[in-house]
Amino acid sequence: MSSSFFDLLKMKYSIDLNKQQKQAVLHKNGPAIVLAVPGAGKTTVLISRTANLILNHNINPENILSITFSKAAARDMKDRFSSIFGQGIGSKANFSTIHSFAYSIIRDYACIAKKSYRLIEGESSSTNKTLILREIYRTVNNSFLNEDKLEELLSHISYIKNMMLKIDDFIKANNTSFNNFSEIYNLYESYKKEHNYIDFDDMLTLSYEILKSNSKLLNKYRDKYEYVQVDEGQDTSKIQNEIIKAIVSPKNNLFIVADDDQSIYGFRGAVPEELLDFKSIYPNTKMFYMEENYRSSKNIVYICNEFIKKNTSRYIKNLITSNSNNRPITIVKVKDQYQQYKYIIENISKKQCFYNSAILYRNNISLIGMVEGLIRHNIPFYVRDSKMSFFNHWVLKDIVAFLEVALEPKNSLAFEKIYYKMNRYISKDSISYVLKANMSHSVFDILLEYPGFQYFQLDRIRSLKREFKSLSRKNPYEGISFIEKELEYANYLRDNCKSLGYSYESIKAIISNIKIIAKETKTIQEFLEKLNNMQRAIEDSRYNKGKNAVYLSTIHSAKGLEFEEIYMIDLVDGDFPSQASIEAFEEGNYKLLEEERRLFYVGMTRAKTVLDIITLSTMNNEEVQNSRFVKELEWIMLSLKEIQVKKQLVVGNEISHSKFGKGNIINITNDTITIKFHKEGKKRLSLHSCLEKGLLEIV
Ligand SMILES: Nc1ncnc2c1ncn2[C@@H]1O[C@H](COP(=O)(O)OP(=O)(O)OP(=O)(O)O)[C@@H](O)[C@H]1O
Repeated sequence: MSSSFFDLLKMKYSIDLNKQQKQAVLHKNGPAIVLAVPGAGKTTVLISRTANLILNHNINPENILSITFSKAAARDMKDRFSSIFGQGIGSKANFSTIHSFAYSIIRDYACIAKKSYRLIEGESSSTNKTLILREIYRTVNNSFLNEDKLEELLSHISYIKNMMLKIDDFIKANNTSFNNFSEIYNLYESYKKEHNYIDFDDMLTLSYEILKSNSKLLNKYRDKYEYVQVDEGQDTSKIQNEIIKAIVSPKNNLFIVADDDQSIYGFRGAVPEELLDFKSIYPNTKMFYMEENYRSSKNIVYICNEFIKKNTSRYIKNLITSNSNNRPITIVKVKDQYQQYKYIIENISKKQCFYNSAILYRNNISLIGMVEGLIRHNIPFYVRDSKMSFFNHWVLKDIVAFLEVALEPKNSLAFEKIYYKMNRYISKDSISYVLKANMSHSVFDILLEYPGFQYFQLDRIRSLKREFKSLSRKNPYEGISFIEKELEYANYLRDNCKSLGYSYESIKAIISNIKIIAKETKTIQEFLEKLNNMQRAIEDSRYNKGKNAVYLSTIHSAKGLEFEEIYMIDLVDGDFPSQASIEAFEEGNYKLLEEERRLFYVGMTRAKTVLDIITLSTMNNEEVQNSRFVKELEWIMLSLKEIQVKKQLVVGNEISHSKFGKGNIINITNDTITIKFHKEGKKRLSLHSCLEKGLLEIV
């Protein structure tokens, strides 16, 4: 029976499942976990097992629930399933995200309990989550909630809900610098409760509460979903695991496919530790391993495997492949971002098929400079997360305000944004005086009339006036450097970033990208127009989805995807791995750094044949360190080379050294090679250092 099933799969799918995949596909009852490496065909196995249950065990497709990580993955899986097994069965099979499954529980309950809940996610609604949070933040903190802080607030709330924490426990365990976080959190929770509002996180907590308190409903779901499958099991959160546990009990027909090495959502409450603990949660679990990678070339697979092995908290797996060697991973070391973009653009523009290439980065800010280059070279691109907070970032707004004052010194509103950010001791009272004045003169002339200033302060204002005059004559790029240094904005940023909740590295990256946009512009006006055009181009890139366009994405959002060529950019220590993970590691907590490594690994394993790892030595003209992960890769690659070269070294054979000329090998140990050179005589050399510097050549 099973062999004809696999023949059918082979015929329809054109994929011949391997032995490990077949074993997993044939699993029927009880808990099972499939631990797989990247590119091992997890999705393929999940779809095939669904078919096996339906076709060979007569399970009604409606009784199988497959939980995917994203809506796109659910759609993709349903499409793939329908294309093989037909629309009939396909339309009945349930592929759903955990959120939409949870929402169906809430809707069922609401109907029974005659309650109504309103979802407050999405920008279209007049009452949406962000508006409510902004209002609460304004009331509590008496200030405006900027985009970055909003992200942080959302992430904290989501983490608490996903980890099933009490607010006090969260505060104790996480040293958050967010102003009055618990007050904001409590107000948000009670506001929602009062109005029967729910957000995405509440879908999970509320559906879990419903299942716990309503046994009739719980049994209905248990009976309905006889078989539950979970894709990307490494990124399910605590609350999600609890919902799944409740539904599958007592039969525990739960089939999870996962790669703990690809768990990258710890900050949102993903708990890969539960995967490691799966057997104690579900006794009699059957374990399946899928270690063959079908995606990447041998060179990439070997290095990725060595790289991820450094993590301590993981299931030990061995990444192997039958794919052949291709171009080795290339580590590209360039001076700055300009050279980085030049390198990528030169490589990409040689090709006709842009859709085969993806540019991946740790932080969204990295796409700004890259997009600037792609636009200038008319290379079509698609940006995965086109909603960019960069264009509303306060640092950009500050820079624009400086330039606006230079352009029009009567612009008191722009001056109000920056007067205290340049270390000129201008008091709040004097600014109130300016704002009340009739703006027929420049802000500086009005300040010079302010009665509260002493002689030396007036002198400072006069020199500030001259400085802004000088700024107005500079091109935007030089102007921004002038703002940073002469107007001391960089000092303000350095001194205040921590208290504002930012790392200096992240601020440096923002300034650096603003300067990249400014670089090719001649006037302030042109710079401001370019900013608008770029914002529009990034938003409009959504129309290039699925077309012949280069794919730009954060690594988080590239999970599950594959491309012929991958360029990983901005690989600088402090950015990737993040500064927070490095600091935690130095204090003895390695968890964050291990997650950063997994993220790096996810990025690398998206590549089929070309993987270029690009690192910089300066950013915004300041020296930066290559990412420690890049250094490790170099080390791994060197060791690999050493192994390969050692295999070719034979005592007695001739060898050539770039400094000492030719000679014969007389001895080889683990780390040294002794050569009798024809001219220089006998020398004992470090094999490692010779290979690192590329000094030896086998004749
Ligand atoms: N038995 C097989 N023979 C040939 N190709 C296969 C086989 N199984 C899977 N593949 C191919 O390997 C590639 C990776 O498969 P898939 O995307 O399902 O892997 P994955 O395990 O979900 O990867 P990741 O976790 O890295 O996203 C796909 O192009 C798929 O078609």
